[in-house]
Amino acid sequence: MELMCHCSTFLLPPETSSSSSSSVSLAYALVILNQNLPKFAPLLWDHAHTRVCADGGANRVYDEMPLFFPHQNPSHVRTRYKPDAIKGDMDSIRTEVLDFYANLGTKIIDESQDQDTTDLHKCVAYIRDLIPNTDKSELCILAVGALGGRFDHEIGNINVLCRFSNTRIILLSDDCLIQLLPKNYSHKIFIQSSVEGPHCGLVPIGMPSGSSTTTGLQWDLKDTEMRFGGLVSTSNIVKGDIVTVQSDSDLLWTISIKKL
Ligand SMILES: Nc1ncnc2c1ncn2[C@@H]1O[C@H](COP(=O)(O)OP(=O)(O)OP(=O)(O)O)[C@@H](O)[C@H]1O
Ligand SMILES: Cc1ncc(C[n+]2csc(CCO)c2C)c(N)n1
Repeated sequence: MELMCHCSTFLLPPETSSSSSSSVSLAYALVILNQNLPKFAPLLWDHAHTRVCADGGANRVYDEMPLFFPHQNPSHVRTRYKPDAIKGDMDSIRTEVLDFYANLGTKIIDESQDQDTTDLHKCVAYIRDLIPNTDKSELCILAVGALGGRFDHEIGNINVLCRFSNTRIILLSDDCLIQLLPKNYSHKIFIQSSVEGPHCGLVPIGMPSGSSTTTGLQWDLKDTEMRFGGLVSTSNIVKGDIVTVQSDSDLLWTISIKKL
């Protein structure tokens, strides 16, 4: 079975992330959703080659990026942190924000006619279409502001992981991250213990999983069945630098992010 490696080096400063022990080399794209920016937003911005705001996410970049740099002129900060694109149904972005970024050359994509997919879905589809097919396996989309808010939005965001299960997407808040571990791969997760862990979880999504096996956790699964209404692995603990996971179903992997 093919191996898929994972490593949260995007949470490390650029100089340390490139010398990480894992051999995962990915091209990051950042999606900013409409919630408070996490404290590591400027760091993720620097790691990413493409930055897209989902509708009201643009208000957050406009209002909150200058707060990370209190000694700098807010309009200089806003010019430096210019999104490549703003996409969504445009019912949350303020006109002054839209005009500001449109004048700087940000691409504005109004899809107000589509009321059946979320703004995150629209942004993921946009980013996937930018990348040539040959490079799609190296793409990793980081979505900030995805968790810890309205439960319908959180579930909608998790549903995007399932709808684009062959794309690496990581949902982030200040407190944790969530990603999908697709079946048909064996997964090797390199834990960045300076910034993440030890609390973690593995949860089947959409259907029961007949058999999951892990190493590196306090409560390892050994050919274990998981289902909602039965056993799911929450409040688990990472024990070492590497966690391995193999399952006959897609699983959600979540790990806490440390408060520095
Ligand atoms: N409270 C929240 N919790 C989690 N994700 C959120 C939250 N608010 C917004 N998002 C994410 O940010 C995206 C853009 O947010 P925005 O408020 O512009 O969406 P919206 O479509 O106007 O939402 P709605 O009309 O349902 O309030 C959403 O599609 C969602 O993915
Ligand atoms: C069955 C069903 N439930 C809810 C919505 C509403 N909805 C889902 S995504 C979206 C866009 C949000 O920016 C909206 C309004 C729908 N269309 N179909």
